[in-house]
Order: sequence, then structure tokens, then C-alpha cells
Amino acid sequence: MVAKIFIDGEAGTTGLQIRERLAGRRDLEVISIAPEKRKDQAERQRLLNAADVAILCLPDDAARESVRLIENHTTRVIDASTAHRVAEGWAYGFAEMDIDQTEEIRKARYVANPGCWPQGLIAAARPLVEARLLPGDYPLSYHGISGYSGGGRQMIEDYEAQGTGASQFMPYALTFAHKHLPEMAHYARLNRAPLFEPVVGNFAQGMTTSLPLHLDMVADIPTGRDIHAALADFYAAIPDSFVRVAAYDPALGKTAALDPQAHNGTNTMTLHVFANDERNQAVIAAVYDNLGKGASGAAVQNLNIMLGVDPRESLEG
Ligand SMILES: NC(=O)C1=CN([C@@H]2O[C@H](COP(=O)(O)OP(=O)(O)OC[C@H]3O[C@@H](n4cnc5c(N)ncnc54)[C@H](OP(=O)(O)O)[C@@H]3O)[C@@H](O)[C@H]2O)C=CC1
Ligand SMILES: CC(=O)N[C@@H](CCC(=O)OP(=O)(O)O)C(=O)O
Repeated sequence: MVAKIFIDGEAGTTGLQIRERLAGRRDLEVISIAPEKRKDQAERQRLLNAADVAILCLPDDAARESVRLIENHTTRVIDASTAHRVAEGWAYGFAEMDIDQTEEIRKARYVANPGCWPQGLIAAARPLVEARLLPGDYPLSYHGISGYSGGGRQMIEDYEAQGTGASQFMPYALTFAHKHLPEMAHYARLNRAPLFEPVVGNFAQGMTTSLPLHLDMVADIPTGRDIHAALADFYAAIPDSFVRVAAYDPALGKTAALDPQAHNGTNTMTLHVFANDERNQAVIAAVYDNLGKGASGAAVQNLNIMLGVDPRESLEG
């Protein structure tokens, strides 16, 4: 059977990339909306109900509306927005976060694609909380820099209009109430939300995030090697994981420079552990593409899982 896929918001930043990734697939047909009708509710409703899987690449309110417009009992949904990430009845589409998550996604009718920022935090913290190397009430700080495409079409236009005159390093969300905090705390199994300071840089795409840890605040103070082993073991056990853990070498901390653009165009996330055991300090960094693993790559990975095909179809890395 050829599955019908409708990308609601296919002309936007995330939608376009999903479209490009799916080009050439023979096991599915992308049904498209005429550009001039992309906000026509009746036409969207017709296509949403004609699809086997609808992928929503829309602002939150429009994504909620799309779900309401589905009247049948068959259309399955992948929502790239923030609207349903901690909602009842939705599977969280971060397949690597748990050994059973791929199966959850495979069975689900409704899948919420994760936010780009939460993925770096959940990937680093959840395995440590589960291994009891990090208490759930640890006062985490989480930082990172993202390319400006993370802000969608409007931010892309703003940055590109300013060119080299745009700020190279722009912290934002400094009220510490970013919309991603609920999913971060929930899926990283934290009972205390992290202090999150995101930064946008003057480059289009890619991100590096950083989770600093004071290891002497943890019982049975772990070493850098313990932290690395917990992460490496966790992801080695996840089938078809796109999350990799770089080899641990304490000396690398002196020379490492983590390029946020290193995984652009791929669905890969690499975790790096840096530590100083004498000082009991560590940092877990994550490098990935905000539009890849952070958005369209994850959506295609989830689609593949839902359709029961190889999770690596249409994904480069
Ligand atoms: N960019 C990123 O890195 C990531 C984005 N996301 C999420 O994915 C979703 C899409 O983001 P992104 O692609 O960046 O955003 P864009 O602004 O680039 O694209 C959104 C698209 O939705 C269209 N649209 C807006 N309102 C409606 C409506 N009522 N009905 C139909 N279409 C509508 C827009 O059309 P028009 O431009 O004409 O208004 C545009 O084509 C958002 O919820 C975002 O939060 C998730 C992870 C990462
Ligand atoms: C640079 C930038 O503005 N990034 C966006 C996040 C993009 C993303 O992944 O978030 P959603 O999936 O929830 O939209 C932000 O911080 O709001």
C-alpha cells in the first residue's frame, strides 16, 4: 500500500525540509495543497482527512485546529509544533529516549515531534537520572546556541536582511519561562525545571547545547568516565539510534571546539562528555541540526517508524 502523506504547512521551514527528504520515496505519496489555498480551512480539512499520515508544520494554534479538523478515525498525526508535546494521548516522538519508545511511536495515532532544544537536554539527562547518577531535583542549568532557522520563516528573513550586521550571539527567553520547559522536565524525568538560557547566533542552521554538572552534589560522586559509560551503554542498547556518544578522552577538553553546524543536513546527534575529576565538574554537550534531528529529520524518523519501514529511510545520518 502507498501511504498518503499530507504536510500541513509544507511551504514553511520544517515542512519544506520534510518534503525534500521524502522526494523519491515509492512507498508513499505526498499529497500537496495548492500554495494559494495553504490557509484555506476547507481545503486543509479535505486533505487532512484524505491522508494516512498528516504532518503538521504549523504554529501551535493552527496545529490544534488541524487536529480538530480531522473527522475520521484513521488519519494519524505527527505534530512538529509545541501544542501536544505533554498532552494526554500523544506519544513523544524522541525514539531514542527509552528502550520502548520506538514501539510507542509505532503504535501511536498521535505523535508529538520533540522541540529542538529539549532533545539535547533529554538525551543527556534522562539516562543519568535513570542510572541514579543525577537526582531528579538537581538544579540543572542548560545552555546552547542555535542557528536562526530555529525561529522559522520570520527569524530567517530578519537575520538575512541584517546580514553580517546581525548579532553573532543573542541570548533570549531571559524571563526563564521558555515554552520548552514542560517537555524538558517531563521527559528528562526532572521534578525541578532547568534554568534554560538559549542563544541564537548569526548562522542559519545547527546547534550545540551544554549541560554543566557539579558532580560533588551527587551521592557517590561519579567520575567523567562513569557519566560517559552510562550514556554510551544507554544508547548502545537503543535499536536504530541516531544519538551517538563520542569516545571519552579527558585530554580532548583542552582542544575541543564543538561546531554547531557539524551535523547539518543529517539526523545525527552526538553527545560529548568533558570532565575534570579533581574538580568534580563535567559538561555534556550535544551537537545536532535544529532542522534535522531537531525537526524534519525527527519527523521523518517518526513517520518511518509509524509506517513500519526502515527508520533510516530518507535520513543521511
Ligand atoms: N524551525 C525549527 O528549527 C523548528 C520548528 N519547529 C516547529 O515546527 C512548526 C513550524 O515551524 P517552522 O517551519 O519553523 O515555521 P515557519 O514559520 O517557517 O512555517 C510555518 C508555515 O505554516 C504556515 N501557516 C501559518 N499559519 C497557518 C494556518 N493557520 N494554516 C495553514 N498554514 C499556516 C506558514 O505560512 P505563512 O508563512 O504564509 O504564514 C508557513 O508556511 C512550529 O510549530 C515550530 O515551532 C519545531 C522544531 C524546530
Ligand atoms: C532559535 C529559536 O528561536 N528557536 C525556537 C525553537 C525552535 C524549536 O525547536 O521549537 P519548537 O519546536 O517548539 O518550535 C525557540 O527558542 O522558540
